[in-house]
Amino acid sequence: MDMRADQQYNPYRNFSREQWAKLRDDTPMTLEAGEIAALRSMYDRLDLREVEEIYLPLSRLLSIYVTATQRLYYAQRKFLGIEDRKMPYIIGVAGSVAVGKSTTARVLQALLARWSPRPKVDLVTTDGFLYPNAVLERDGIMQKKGFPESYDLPTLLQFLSDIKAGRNAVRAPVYSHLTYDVVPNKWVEVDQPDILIVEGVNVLQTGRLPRDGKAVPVVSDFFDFSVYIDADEPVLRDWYVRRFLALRDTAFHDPRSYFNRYALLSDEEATATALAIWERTNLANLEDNILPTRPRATLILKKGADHVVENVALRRL
Ligand SMILES: Nc1ncnc2c1ncn2[C@@H]1O[C@H](COP(=O)(O)OP(=O)(O)O)[C@@H](O)[C@H]1O
Ligand SMILES: CC(C)(COP(=O)(O)O)[C@@H](O)C(=O)NCCC(=O)O
Repeated sequence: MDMRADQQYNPYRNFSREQWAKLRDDTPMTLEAGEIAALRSMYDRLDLREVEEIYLPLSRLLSIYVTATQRLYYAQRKFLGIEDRKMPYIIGVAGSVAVGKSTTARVLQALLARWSPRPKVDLVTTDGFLYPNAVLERDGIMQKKGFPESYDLPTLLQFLSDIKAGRNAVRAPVYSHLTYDVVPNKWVEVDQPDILIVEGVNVLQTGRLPRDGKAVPVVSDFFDFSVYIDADEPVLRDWYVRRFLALRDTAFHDPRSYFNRYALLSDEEATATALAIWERTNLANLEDNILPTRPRATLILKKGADHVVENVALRRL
């Protein structure tokens, strides 16, 4: 069949920032300027306007999706004639290192938690499921931190399965950016949330499919909705380097910082170090393992060089 390019099915509807902003409709603003500033990560841009024009329409969309999913869930229970507990709604937040995933995840958590009636909204980051540095060093993959092989995927899948099964007090390990390692004997407890946000570079990855036909779950099997935060590579590299320079002047001065040895580097030296880490680890990971997952997201938020979202793409149902 002759399929002309303009006839090809596009799984996404695309919106300019202005078109998307109108979809806020009458969703009320529930955050104050001070609260927004507290949600922002270093070198991210998040202000009242960004929340109003990008995140309130998304909050409205999510409230519609959550309600519809709950209805479907209850309908299935009715069909099966079973009594079951509530099913947590799980949202994945994916994208490159330094794109601002943590800020987006925190602002979503804050907005969704203020819906009425107030849902319990928890947030976990997948860095807690990285193997400890001792294991990465033993396996010679310390420079592949963030790559699929650096994560304890079975433990992450078990965690998500426990949450979906409605277990209480499910524990997730915790990562420290300061020590650059998983924190021994420390966990966050996730206790039957209505909504769970799972943020990390790897959340839309599928892994290799087995030939024996056995079902192998992937992280996104547990997601009801996913957001991919996107920006062009030169922009990401610039943000990564700027953040590295800012951390050099702040966090790296802490003697416990893994990067303490970089605290006294000149601007030129620090820039060269950041660029080397970017190229060797984060860019390679972006190209090989993160960008290929973008077409799986429910929603893509594309940021411009000034950190603000310029375009939005929503997957058709
Ligand atoms: N070496 C570091 N020391 C302290 N904080 C860091 C360091 N590297 C990253 N961070 C912080 O960790 C968080 C997660 O960063 P990252 O994984 O790059 O994701 P994103 O920028 O998409 O949120 C950010 O808030 C960032 O500012
Ligand atoms: C810890 C990370 C892999 C991010 O993990 P995530 O929370 O996305 O699972 C990343 O922040 C990181 O440290 N990358 C390694 C290279 C670097 O130091 O930038």
